[in-house]
Amino acid sequence: MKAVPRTPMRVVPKTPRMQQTVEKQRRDTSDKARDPVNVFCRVRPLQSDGDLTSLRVKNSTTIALNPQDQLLQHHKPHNANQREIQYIFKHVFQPDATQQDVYASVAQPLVENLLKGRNSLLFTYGVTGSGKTYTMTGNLRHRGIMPRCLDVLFRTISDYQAKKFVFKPDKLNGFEILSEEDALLERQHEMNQRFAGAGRFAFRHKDSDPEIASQASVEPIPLLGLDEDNMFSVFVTYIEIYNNSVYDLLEDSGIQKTLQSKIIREDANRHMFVHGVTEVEVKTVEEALEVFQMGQKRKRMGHTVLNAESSRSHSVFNIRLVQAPTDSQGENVVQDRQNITVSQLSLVDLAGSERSSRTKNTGVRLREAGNINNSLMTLRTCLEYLRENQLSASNGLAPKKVPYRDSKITHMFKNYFDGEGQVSMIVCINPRIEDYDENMQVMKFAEMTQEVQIARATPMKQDLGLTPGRRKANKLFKIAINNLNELGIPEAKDLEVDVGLVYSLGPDFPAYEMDSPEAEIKIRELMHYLEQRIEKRKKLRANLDIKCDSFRQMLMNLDRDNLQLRTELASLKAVYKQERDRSAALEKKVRIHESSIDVLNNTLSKQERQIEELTFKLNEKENMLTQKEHEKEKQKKKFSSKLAVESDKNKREFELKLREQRAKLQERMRIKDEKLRLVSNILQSEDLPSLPRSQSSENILNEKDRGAYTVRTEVSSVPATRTDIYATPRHGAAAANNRHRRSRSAGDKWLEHRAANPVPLGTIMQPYLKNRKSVTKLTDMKELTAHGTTKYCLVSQDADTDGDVETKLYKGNVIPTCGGGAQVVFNDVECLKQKSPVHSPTRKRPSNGNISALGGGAVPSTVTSAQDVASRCNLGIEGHSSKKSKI
Ligand SMILES: Nc1ncnc2c1ncn2[C@@H]1O[C@H](COP(=O)(O)OP(=O)(O)OP(=O)(O)O)[C@@H](O)[C@H]1O
Repeated sequence: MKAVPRTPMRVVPKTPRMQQTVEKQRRDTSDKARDPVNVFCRVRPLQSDGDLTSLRVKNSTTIALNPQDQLLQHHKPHNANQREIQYIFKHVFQPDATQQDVYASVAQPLVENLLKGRNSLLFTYGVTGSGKTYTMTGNLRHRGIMPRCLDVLFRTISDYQAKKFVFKPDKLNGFEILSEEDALLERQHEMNQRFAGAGRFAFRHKDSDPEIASQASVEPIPLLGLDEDNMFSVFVTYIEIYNNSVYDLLEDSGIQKTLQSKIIREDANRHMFVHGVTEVEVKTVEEALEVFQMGQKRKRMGHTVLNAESSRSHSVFNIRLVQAPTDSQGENVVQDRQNITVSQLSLVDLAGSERSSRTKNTGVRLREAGNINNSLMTLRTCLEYLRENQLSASNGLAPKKVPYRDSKITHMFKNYFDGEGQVSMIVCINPRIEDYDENMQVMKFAEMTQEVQIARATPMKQDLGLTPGRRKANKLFKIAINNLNELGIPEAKDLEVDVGLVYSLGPDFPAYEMDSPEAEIKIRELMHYLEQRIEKRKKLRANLDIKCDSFRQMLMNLDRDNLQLRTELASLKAVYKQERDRSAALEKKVRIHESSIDVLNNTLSKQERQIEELTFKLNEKENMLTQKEHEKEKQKKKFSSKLAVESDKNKREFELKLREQRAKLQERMRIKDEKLRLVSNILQSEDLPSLPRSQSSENILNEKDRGAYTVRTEVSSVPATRTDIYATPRHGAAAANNRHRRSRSAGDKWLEHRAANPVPLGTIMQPYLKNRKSVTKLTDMKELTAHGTTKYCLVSQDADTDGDVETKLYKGNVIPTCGGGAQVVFNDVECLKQKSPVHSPTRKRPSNGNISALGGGAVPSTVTSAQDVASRCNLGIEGHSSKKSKI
């Protein structure tokens, strides 16, 4: 056989996580118990009695292959064992073995696995015409493995099937559970489609197809070991692998069209599946076979389009059993997809393995043969590698990578070899001598396959803690209800399922079978209890009716009251509405007022803030003002003290200057007197004619010698009321100065207030007070106001130790007061000083006419004659216009 190059495979680098998963899976599977692939051999009968054979069945497990076997048997029996090759199988089916024999030995354990939730793979392998399809499918009279599996399966689960569409494929190789309502809707939809003729699988009655009817006619025995508390559904898929492409034979793509190839994917449980494959739920074996026949038709049509032969492809018919536990009443499936168990039985009819050289294939046929051989070679390689890996694992060697992906058929069943399940193979042998070489190859492959170990499937775990036998109890209960209904008790239909009542029937429940006499007895007991329950229910219902009547009456009363209350409520509602409107209006007003209050408050707060600011500023200003006042006071005090100091200073300076001036004047006067004395001496010595001037000088000297008084009068007065003072020598003529008139107002009446003993001055110069009255003592204030007195003059005299007398005249206006009294406002002071003639130094006036004024007052500036000088020497008048003091 010519080796066909393998299809190049894309190597995908494994991520660490993938590597870990693979490792874990390998560890998991390596830890599990393993079973070898069960390899059976079926030898088909020879087509004719004249055919030569190269094969001999030695016993139920061994066959011997020898190309000249028949010849040797006839001619050289003694050398028969020398060239004979023996092959041992799990079981060898003789040519006369029936289909039932094959099914019972090979397939029935796989169906049992299916019911227990385990996956199984069965494939037939052999050369073309060796009976693979006959074994797997069979014909009208001789049903093959597939219809028998379906038959047994449906017969076993017939009473435990879920309603259609309770389980629904999720398109990812899993299933979901629909609620009863959704499932009902789906059923109705399907029924509508069936009536409309649009349904893809509008199953007919089994009698309508004689072929199917004949296949389903035999009644097999149901299997045991089923979990009776589960609900079951069966789904089938039918796939063909042709030229290494996967086609869905149940796809609704129109049989005239070319079938679309599908891809193989891995689901969440690392099981391989054909993505988007059509899964058809079947409820009977007839439906399943009908689906199969439709797939077969599509296969034939497809092959016509493709110009292919049916035997040139691999056919895979999958039976998928979905089961899930029922609820506590055994009525419905528990709505949790986690509890779903899906098991699969894959029945694979491989294409015939043959050498192209022998069949003389060309063109399309050659390509077909190449692909077939390629896929079968890959299958062989995979199994070889698996065997080697399993052997090397025990020796601690690294495993080889198994090339599952090199072929669709190996890729599809990868999880069987890598994962867990049970794998069985039937090697079909055509014993004719022409097939010797191919049979040899098949035998070698079979021998090698037997050495491959497959991990045993783990038992199904679906223990939800619910009571076992609940579905049986449910069923018993329903039987009892049906019986009662048939006995003419229609109330039984209204009874709800109560499995607790069934459990209470006896401790041996649910050990007995449904059809057993014990079950019959229990059903009768159950009927009895249910009758009692119905009777009791009738009584209770009658009681309930009475109570209902009274309750109805009460309701009517309540309704009446209610009506009344409603009316009241309506009126109250109207009032309420009005009040609510009013309240809303008031609230609106309140809101408006509140907003205006807010505005006012804001304004007020602003104003207050302004007031505070202004108050603060005012305080600041006041503080500043106070400070300035203080400073001003301080300045004032400072200025006053400075002024006082300055005035004192000025006064002292003035007095100092005055004394200096006086000293200077006296010095001058002394010098002048000296000069005058010299002049006088000169005049006396030279006998000059008498000049009035000399007389005057003499008089002056005489006067001086006599020690006449020199009167110096200082006048301090207010300029407006200046009084003329006249000072004359005691023996000289009195001189009057009109400038010094005492009073300009001839109408004033003076009150002169003088001392009781005045110092006698001996001068004629007296104060001039016209119209005066003199008093020494002012006893009564009436004296001031009486006689129309308008002026007042207080005269005081002081004499110092040198004998100088100072006379002061204090003058003022008399002003009557409103209380009848009088007040004096002093406005003038005159001061008269008279030097003592004893102690006062003699004053001599200069004789020349350049006599300057003494003091700051206005004095005559020029003396033209000696007489004037002499006379003036005796009289000095000095006036001061500056104010000396004020009382
Ligand atoms: N055990 C058997 N008993 C009686 N008839 C058999 C048996 N095996 C095969 N045949 C008959 O042999 C013929 C060829 O068988 P079948 O089509 O099953 O071969 P095959 O291996 O499927 O061929 P291919 O590989 O071409 O599909 C059929 O007519 C079938 O009835």
